[in-house]
Amino acid sequence: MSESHNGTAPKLTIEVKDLHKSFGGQAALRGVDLVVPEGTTCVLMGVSGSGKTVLMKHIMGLMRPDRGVVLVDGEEVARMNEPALNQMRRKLGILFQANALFDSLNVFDNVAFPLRERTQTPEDEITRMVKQTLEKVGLSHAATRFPGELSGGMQKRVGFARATILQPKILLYDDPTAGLDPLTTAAVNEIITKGKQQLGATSLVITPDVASAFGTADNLALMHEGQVVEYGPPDHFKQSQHPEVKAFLRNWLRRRSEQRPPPA
Ligand SMILES: Nc1ncnc2c1ncn2[C@@H]1O[C@H](COP(=O)(O)OP(=O)(O)OP(=O)(O)O)[C@@H](O)[C@H]1O
Repeated sequence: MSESHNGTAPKLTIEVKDLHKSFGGQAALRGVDLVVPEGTTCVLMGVSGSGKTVLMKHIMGLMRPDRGVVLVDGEEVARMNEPALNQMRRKLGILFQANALFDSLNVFDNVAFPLRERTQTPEDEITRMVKQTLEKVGLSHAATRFPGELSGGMQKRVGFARATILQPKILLYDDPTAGLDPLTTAAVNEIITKGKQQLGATSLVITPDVASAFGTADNLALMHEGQVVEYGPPDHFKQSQHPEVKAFLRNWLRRRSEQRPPPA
């Protein structure tokens, strides 16, 4: 493990302190505070437009804050130059809504891509690593298939294999279960939990799927109008008296009962 700039042991945490960001005078983040401790999974929830993706983009170094700091692994993201940013991003496994698999590459080559692109790993070692990773996600049999020939859930698993082949210590997921059926959603949630167990990764997950959130999170954070208004483990959250949490959960329960088919 390397040492961070201040000489202390690196902390594989994500820390966000008083983060502000506006676009054309419109505040998107209004003083976000959030800590995702090492090896834990935090699920970020909140209605559309509450600032979840903007926060995630600051963590990835894709946006610069107007005020406040984001520390990844103890280092301030906004102070990193391009090489440092690239190095920081190697610690991140990023799994977004669209899997962004390469349609023209088979499963094996998709998963091998980060190793070939970012490392000098010899081909025989790449073969060993990809085979091992595909085995972990239950896709050994699909190595020669192309993304177009896979189900949505299998594509997600390939995306996960590719995002984790460099053994990232921090995993970022943006809406990983979007558009998936309940069975595949359960498989993706298992993948998220596995990411924590197999890699010991620190994970931040954005999802509108509250049931998944309660199943996978060590801590939940609710964003409302550019701030984290509640944070804590699922039990704390369920019992929260915060008006925004109560409204959010009430809404979710209402939508869920509307979506259920009427009894026969
Ligand atoms: N690049 C940008 N330029 C201008 N405004 C932006 C930009 N990115 C985000 N915003 C605004 O910032 C606010 C927060 O957006 P953000 O995408 O973080 O919401 P969100 O909580 O992720 O929503 P959703 O759940 O719909 O993805 C919104 O009002 C959005 O219009």
